[in-house]
Amino acid sequence: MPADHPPYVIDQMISAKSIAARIESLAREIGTEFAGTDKLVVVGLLRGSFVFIADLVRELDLPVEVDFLEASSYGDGMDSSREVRILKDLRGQIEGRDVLVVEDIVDTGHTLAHVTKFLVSRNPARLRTIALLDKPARREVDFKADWIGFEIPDEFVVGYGIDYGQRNRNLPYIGKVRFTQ
Ligand SMILES: O=P(O)(O)OC[C@H]1O[C@H](OP(=O)(O)OP(=O)(O)O)[C@H](O)[C@@H]1O
Ligand SMILES: Nc1nc2[nH]cnc2c(=O)[nH]1
Repeated sequence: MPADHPPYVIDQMISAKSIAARIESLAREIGTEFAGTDKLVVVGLLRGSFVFIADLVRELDLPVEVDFLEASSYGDGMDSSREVRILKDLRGQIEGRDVLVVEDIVDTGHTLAHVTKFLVSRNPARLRTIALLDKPARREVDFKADWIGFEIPDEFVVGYGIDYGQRNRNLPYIGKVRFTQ
């Protein structure tokens, strides 16, 4: 059941067209990094990355496997609990494999810092991270993704997989939440 929220509107921040263009360019860079590998596992962090990973893997001209991990720290609100929990583990093994972790947004950094540590302990051959959005002004732990789609200011954003109270994940663009009362 969605939580109760004060009334708000969503102002578009990044269009679907800009996202698609940026993903094309990121996919080229990732293709160069992983050229020649036949053991790449692309790991999407549920739930927020499900749209991004779907578009990204379709731009990758590489043999890839896709797996998912669910980590959660925000619940239905607007602030991180800072306590990252792994709610669903990978289906496959990553020892000795190349791994690309796909995230929707880096904010405090707790989620990706925790998840990369968790995955590195399984001894992948190489682990890289990509996030569509980065809010460096909000960082609380030292974490830098290998690729970032867009750096954004400290605004609460939704759309393209990202929710507010589990809604708005289906918007094709990134928008910022503006409360009207
Ligand atoms: O850098 P951080 O401050 O840790 O924040 C980033 C994380 O917060 C959101 O996840 P959320 O816990 O809301 O789960 P969801 O992906 O299922 O929406 C988002 O999808 C990132 O995973
Ligand atoms: N929905 C949403 N979740 C987040 N988690 C971390 N930052 C954000 C954000 O701006 N919007």
